[in-house]
Amino acid sequence: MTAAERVDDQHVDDRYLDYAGSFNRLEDEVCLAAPPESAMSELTADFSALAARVAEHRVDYDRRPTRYAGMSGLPHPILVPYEVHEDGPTSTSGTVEFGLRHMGNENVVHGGIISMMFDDFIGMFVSRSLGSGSSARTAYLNVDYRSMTPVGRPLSVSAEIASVQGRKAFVEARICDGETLCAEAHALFVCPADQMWPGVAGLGD
Ligand SMILES: CCCCCCCC(=O)SCCNC(=O)CCNC(=O)[C@H](O)C(C)(C)COP(=O)(O)OP(=O)(O)OC[C@H]1O[C@@H](n2cnc3c(N)ncnc32)[C@H](O)[C@@H]1OP(=O)(O)O
Repeated sequence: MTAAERVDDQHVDDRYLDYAGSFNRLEDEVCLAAPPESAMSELTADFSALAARVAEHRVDYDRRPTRYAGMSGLPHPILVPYEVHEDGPTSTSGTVEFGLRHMGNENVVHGGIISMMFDDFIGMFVSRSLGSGSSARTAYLNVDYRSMTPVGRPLSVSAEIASVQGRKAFVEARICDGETLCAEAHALFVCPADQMWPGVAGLGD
């Protein structure tokens, strides 16, 4: 399923995806460039002017496309885009491609970005699976970095709910480059007390 096919609300359309994607390209280039002093002054002025132009279009929380893009794994100024290929009540899998803006060391992904990707990917999966809307909250997220995670090529990402105990969902997830395990996560997501989730048959208590 392409990114455009995943767009199912009025806030995010193909033009928005082009807009966010072109901003991602700018972020990539800023991370790679070392402009000389003269160009830097000019670019700083251009960036300031651009920020002011975008600021003219500020809207309330519920009308911000970033909110809906972030909840769908679509291009977003900060979050890492991903695609879900298989999605069930207890497990999910898909692909993720980290960009140049996500680099820590040369050509490998910054560890904090990997944690952020897991948090977003698992959080949205738990919310879909357990029916708590977008209210599942990360209580803890433990990440083990097993091998360097490359930027610029599709990697597989998957997660499964290991168990559900009342408001608590224990989840395991991993990112792999082919057969190589790059990172794995063990997480606890908690549903707020006033929003009990229905639970998943066979996993809940
Ligand atoms: C745009 C896409 C978004 C995608 C979603 C991404 C998800 C996120 O990033 S959410 C933001 C990051 N997380 C947060 O800000 C959460 C902040 N913390 C909180 O809100 C609360 O501490 C919260 C909700 C986790 C738990 O609070 P509360 O509802 O009062 O529950 P509380 O009674 O303390 O604990 C409930 C159970 O969880 C357990 N628990 C809570 N926190 C932890 C923890 N860190 N470690 C282990 N167990 C824990 C408790 O021991 C308790 O267990 P039991 O029921 O067996 O006694």
